[in-house]
Amino acid sequence: MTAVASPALAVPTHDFSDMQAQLNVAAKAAPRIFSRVSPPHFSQTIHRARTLNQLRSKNNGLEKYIYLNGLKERDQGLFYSLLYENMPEMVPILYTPTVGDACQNYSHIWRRPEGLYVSIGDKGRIREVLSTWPNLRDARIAVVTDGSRILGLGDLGANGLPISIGKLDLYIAGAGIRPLSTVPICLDLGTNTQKYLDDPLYIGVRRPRPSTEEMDEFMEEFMEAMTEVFPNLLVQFEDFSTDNAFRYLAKFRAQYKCFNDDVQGTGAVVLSGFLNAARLSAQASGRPLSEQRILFFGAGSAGTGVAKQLLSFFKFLGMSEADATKQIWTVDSKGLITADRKGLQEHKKFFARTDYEGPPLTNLVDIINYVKPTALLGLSTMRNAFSKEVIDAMMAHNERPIVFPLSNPVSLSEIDYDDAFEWTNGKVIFASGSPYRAITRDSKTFEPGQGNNMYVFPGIGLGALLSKASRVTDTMIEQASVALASSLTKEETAAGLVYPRLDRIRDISARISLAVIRAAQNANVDNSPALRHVTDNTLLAYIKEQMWQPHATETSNM
Ligand SMILES: NC(=O)C1=CN([C@@H]2O[C@H](COP(=O)(O)OP(=O)(O)OC[C@H]3O[C@@H](n4cnc5c(N)ncnc54)[C@H](O)[C@@H]3O)[C@@H](O)[C@H]2O)C=CC1
Ligand SMILES: CC(=O)C(=O)O
Ligand SMILES: [Mg+2]
Repeated sequence: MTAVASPALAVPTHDFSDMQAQLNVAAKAAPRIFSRVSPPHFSQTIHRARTLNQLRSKNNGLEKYIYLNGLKERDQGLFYSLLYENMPEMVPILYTPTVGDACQNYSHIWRRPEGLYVSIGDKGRIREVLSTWPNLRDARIAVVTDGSRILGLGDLGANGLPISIGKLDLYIAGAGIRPLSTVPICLDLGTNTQKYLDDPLYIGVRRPRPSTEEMDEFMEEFMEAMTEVFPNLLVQFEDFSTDNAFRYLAKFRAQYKCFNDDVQGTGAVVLSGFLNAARLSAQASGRPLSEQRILFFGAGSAGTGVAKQLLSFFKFLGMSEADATKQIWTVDSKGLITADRKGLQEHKKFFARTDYEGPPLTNLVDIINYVKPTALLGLSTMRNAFSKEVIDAMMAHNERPIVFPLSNPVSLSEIDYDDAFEWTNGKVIFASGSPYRAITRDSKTFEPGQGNNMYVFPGIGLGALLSKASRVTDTMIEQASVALASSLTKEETAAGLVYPRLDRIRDISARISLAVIRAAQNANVDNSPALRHVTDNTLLAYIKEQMWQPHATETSNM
């Protein structure tokens, strides 16, 4: 392929277990053929161990990513069953942080078509291009990126496809969506990153990004064509640059079944972790939720999405909008955002402070000393921005500060868990966008949380699909968040976790999905009337039954 010239392509259709079955039939008829192609004492159990062994023998994350990618092509059933059973080990390879390396190097490690590229040159015939997708009738969920802001790594152009693939792997493993139902899409619209334009191996179209007007025309045609070609599809927008993330969400959400993961998914997941963190901090301080003071370091699509989600929840608790807004401060690259700042971008205006009158506050320690936040949330892409001085300032005002460095991948995290732990003597209530290892002190284990939208989007998607929702409403997102917050087991609560453990993801996705279905029903956007008349327990069991099992016979309707 060139991904560009041949726009659409192709999910792996080879399933080694099917091949094995065929070979077994062949072996009965002609044993000598079988003995040549497969070891006579082949054992699936030993092969699983062998595969994990091969994976673990690779020296670095990117090698592991390439290995797993090859495994998915060779034996999809084995790939997903290993992923499902080894989430804490494999998710950091297929998703953040290693998927960031895979994206940055994608043109160099590319081996085969594995998603759908729609190019700017396809404008005027996007419907035709989408129709080349091999599994049209099965398609249920698409993750669509334009590669313009992949994690915190910037404009990676057509190299962004692995982020769509990684998110969909989480849908499959985490919510039991069938692989055939997923459509990873990268819109190949050019890139403004010169390094890629100069790279002879670059996989995308070699041109700068289009003007806003041209991009808007493209997106309108794209969304219309998507609905015609894939009538049952839910679209998850992923990693669009800030302005476009907000603009296309606002433009399309009332018309199409879609949501923006970075704005809404992140809002939901961080609200959930924050609620559990606020409960833990209240045990030390007695401070009620309504007195939390939240400082956002980074006010882009994710920071603003989270701030709006918190605001909406405070209002749900009965606070007035004015009172709730007063609990939130935002900071961008120019410092504390105040309403008197000239040329403030539209999305920053809502939380701009009107109650600060001094000279611009640009230093984070000064800002903390002024705001006295109980929670510091990083969505800035600024590696190590939460220095020892910053953490000392947080400790000066809090017995147990909430510190969430949420930027991805790890190389852009505002603070590492080790540092946060040491500098607070283990008092920090911590969650990060990318995973960190637990710390053991005096035989006690301290587990960092992972505040990543991966906890919610699989359940949001599953709930939207099962309820046949025509739209994704704010209440569906909010209820997903509340369901996640209340999904901690007694043991997880006792261990001081703010998010559940990842190996329970299917149970969590089922609970989130239940909450999303009920919210869709309450908003009258559902089209699955039978689900309205069953109890929550029955519905939960039904949701779990619908989940695709790796290696299982394909009976799911997803
Ligand atoms: N944990 C999670 O689930 C998610 C994490 N993210 C991460 O959040 C980060 C930001 O993503 P977006 O909001 O979409 O990006 P963005 O580009 O829209 O926003 C970045 C923000 O950081 C601010 N910033 C940049 N340099 C700064 C500095 N020196 N001091 C203070 N603020 C500074 C910018 O002014 C801007 O407001 C990325 O690393 C992304 O991977 C995004 C979505 C989900
Ligand atoms: C997690 C995610 O969606 C991001 O970092 O963009
Ligand atoms: Mg994202």
